[in-house]
Amino acid sequence: MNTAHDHGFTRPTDHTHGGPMNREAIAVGDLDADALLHAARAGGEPDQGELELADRHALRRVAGLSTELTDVTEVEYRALRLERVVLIGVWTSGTQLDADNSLTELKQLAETAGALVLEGVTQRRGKPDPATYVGRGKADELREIVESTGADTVICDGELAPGQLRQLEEVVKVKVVDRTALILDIFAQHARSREGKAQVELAQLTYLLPRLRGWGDSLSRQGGGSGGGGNGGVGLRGPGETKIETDRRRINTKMAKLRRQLAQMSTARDVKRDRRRTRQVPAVAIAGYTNAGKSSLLNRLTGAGVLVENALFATLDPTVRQARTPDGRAFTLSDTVGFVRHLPHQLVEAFRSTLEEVADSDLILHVVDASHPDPEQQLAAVREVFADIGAQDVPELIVFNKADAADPVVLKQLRTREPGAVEVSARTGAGIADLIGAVSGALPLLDREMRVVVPYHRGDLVSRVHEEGRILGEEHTGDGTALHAWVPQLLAGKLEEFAVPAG
Ligand SMILES: Nc1nc2c(ncn2[C@@H]2O[C@H](COP(=O)(O)OP(=O)(O)OP(=O)(O)O)[C@@H](O)[C@H]2O)c(=O)[nH]1
Ligand SMILES: [Mg+2]
Repeated sequence: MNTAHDHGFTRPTDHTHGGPMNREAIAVGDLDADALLHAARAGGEPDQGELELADRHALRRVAGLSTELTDVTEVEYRALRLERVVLIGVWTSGTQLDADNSLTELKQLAETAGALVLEGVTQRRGKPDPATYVGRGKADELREIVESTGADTVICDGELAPGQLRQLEEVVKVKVVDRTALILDIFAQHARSREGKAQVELAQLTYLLPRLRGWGDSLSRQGGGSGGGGNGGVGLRGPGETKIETDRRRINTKMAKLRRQLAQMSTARDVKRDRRRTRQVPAVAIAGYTNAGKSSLLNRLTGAGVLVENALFATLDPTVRQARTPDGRAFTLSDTVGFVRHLPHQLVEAFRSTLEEVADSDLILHVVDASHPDPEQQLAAVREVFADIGAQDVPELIVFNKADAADPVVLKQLRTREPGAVEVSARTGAGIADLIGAVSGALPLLDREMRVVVPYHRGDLVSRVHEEGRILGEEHTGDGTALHAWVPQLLAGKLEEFAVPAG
């Protein structure tokens, strides 16, 4: 059944230490109440979430469904925190190093979800086994590893068919989850805003729907993970089909409701975005692979106290900050959810409206972690998502971050490959001045220099000049407020009638 391609397990080094304890957590900036409120307001959503790190780790996902159904989702999506896991990857193409990198990323994902990684193994095969993902013989070996390490969960590095999950569970006798479920779990733990939570829940239900099974024929159904046996039988089969049908109907109803809610929320956001549009303040989106340093960069550029964490998907809710070029032109800078290789399509769908903000921006700062073992693969994975969300035509400025930690040889290769890129370190501040220069150069020149005398009864216009423009001179005269300023085009139109000649 599994002969030619089974070359045995390899055990990459560096998958066994670490765990929930060693994650680095720093919230940059002032953490006083004012700052929190400010952050919440400027972010546009009533979420103070980005800064509430301790709170986040204490959170437990609430499925928010009816009592009966809560059971189903709770079992399927029980938070992986504090679970003891063994990782398994099937390596079908590429080099051993690629396979190891992939498993290292799976380890980071597992740790971000709160699991303790006990062991990581890969198997080389032409393709995953249709029944048990790894070959049957290897599945038996995997059970031995599970037993000897005392693991209660196996995480597979891919998206498995519902049947594969079940059959592998039957062999290894503990709960088996795949990479997609793991990523969904992290998103569920990290989502804070109402919209973020609804998006994640929709993605989870989409994932869950084809995986509903009757009670009793699988270990994961029994809420255990450590239990044995589980081969069904009359007394153990539980409510069976009827229950599944009811669950399925409820899930569909719940999904329809979530879609309606999300549609309403995205309309509200479009309105906000339109307002920004009509003000003609260019929008710059910071995007890139998860953990590349996007939030660090936003903090470095604007002093925003956004949560920075050495964990994957620290940021889920977009944060928008006002910023100015050195010559005073206003623009918005937004931080958003990070991408990952094979981002589950359920998530891309659910987060589409959030991701479309990236597609809708005037400039993308594509942040790449230059100290990562394989920055080029990250770059390619992110561009794939750009194409998926219709952002491929937005001007892109590549930012190689973590230059302080990167290998100079790798940096040199990257420089050759992406000649227009800027190298920075959000940590040390190196290269930030160059980056600011590059951003100003790439931003559309929308502002106009104006001299006006605004009558005193049009204080509203004066405030707008203060808010949206850059004042070069201001004086109170007999006829009104004399202003010399750079202002966005739209406001310039409104000021036209009060224009006065220079001098
Ligand atoms: N050495 C070094 N580390 C950095 C630099 N910038 C960020 N980091 C670290 O990289 C980790 C991730 O930083 P974040 O800013 O949270 O990354 P992110 O891209 O916002 O990540 P997500 O929101 O999780 O997608 C943190 O541990 C940072 O301290 C840098 O220039 N040099
Ligand atoms: Mg972030």
